Amino acid sequence: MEMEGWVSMPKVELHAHLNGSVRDSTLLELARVLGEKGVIVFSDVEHVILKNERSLTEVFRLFDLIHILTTDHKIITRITKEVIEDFASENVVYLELRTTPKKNDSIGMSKRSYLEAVLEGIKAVNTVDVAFRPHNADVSNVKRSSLINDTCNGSTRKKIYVRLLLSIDRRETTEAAMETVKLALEMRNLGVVGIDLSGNPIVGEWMTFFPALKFAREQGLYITLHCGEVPNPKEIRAMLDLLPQRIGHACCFEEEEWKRLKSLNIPVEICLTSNIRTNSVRSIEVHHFADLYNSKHPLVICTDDSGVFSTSVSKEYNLAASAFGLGRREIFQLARNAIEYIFADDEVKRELKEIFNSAELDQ
Ligand SMILES: CNc1ncnc2c1ncn2[C@@H]1O[C@H](COP(=O)(O)O)[C@@H](O)[C@H]1O
Ligand SMILES: [Zn+2]
Repeated sequence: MEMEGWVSMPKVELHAHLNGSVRDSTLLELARVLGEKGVIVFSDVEHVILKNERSLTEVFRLFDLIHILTTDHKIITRITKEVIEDFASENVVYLELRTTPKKNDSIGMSKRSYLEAVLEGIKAVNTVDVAFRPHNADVSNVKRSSLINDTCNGSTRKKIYVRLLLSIDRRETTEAAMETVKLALEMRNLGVVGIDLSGNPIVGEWMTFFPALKFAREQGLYITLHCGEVPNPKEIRAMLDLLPQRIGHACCFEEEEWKRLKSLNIPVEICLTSNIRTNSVRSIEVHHFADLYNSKHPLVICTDDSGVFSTSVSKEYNLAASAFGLGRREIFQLARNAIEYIFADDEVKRELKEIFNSAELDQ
């Protein structure tokens, strides 16, 4: 099937890191500005941004660079808005965006102010929209919920639900992780629904993050964990014991962990391109998607870092279809199944099902 077919299909995106999803053109623009200010050497940075093949270590070096480029409240607001618009433009109807709240004393940024800048970006999608909307009469409807964004893309109006997950970086201390969880609890009514654990998988110890994750779980926040991106059977077992509502990756699982994952029926966020690029999986032919799919294990196709890995949700669906021989009907079913694994209430799930049902009639 042509790429356009995957673009027009409604989709649910549950694993997307904000700073990993920034457009190359925006990164280059930001790098140019910092280059002119003498903060960085543009040509060095340009080369790093445009490079395509990256090891896991290089990916995390790139994130450090991206974070230098995006360290500013206004820029955080801008990239949030752009990332949501990009997902909406390819018919993502429900997006769980995740980001690591950051503190930077030198520019007066706290984890809270960072998050406020992100929330500003989510709201900005609405504002642009209202200005472009052909029928202003509908505005009150749009404003009904600040968590539903309509974006205008040419003549078509696209609705996208946006929810936020706060990431704990594996470089953080127990206290820093706890601060993030407390912020998530305070910002619950603003669209923050859960906690993610991410960052370089070879850095940090499970016991450092465990107290904060356990607290989050007890407080009723949803939990998703980057799990088994590198081999670490002990950590994988401890993670599964926490009973997270979802996990990401699940690449380096051995027999025993597989059995446990399957018996617990924990949905897996699958990021094909990311796994291949970082070498967490040797090649697409041996990717565990096939095993999970064939055993009807709950899974959802996601991008991880559409900017860093030059991918998109539609490209990931296309890749799954071609690599595993799935047709449009099977992929549509897969996309619709993901509704069950979102971190939202039954009302949202019902509305999403309606969107998928009417899209199915259009096929
Ligand atoms: C490739 N696989 C991955 N494995 C683990 N963590 C990853 C990741 N990709 C991204 N991140 C996490 O997301 C951050 C960037 O977005 P935010 O600054 O939070 O918006 C990275 O610094 C890393 O902590
Ligand atoms: Zn990830």
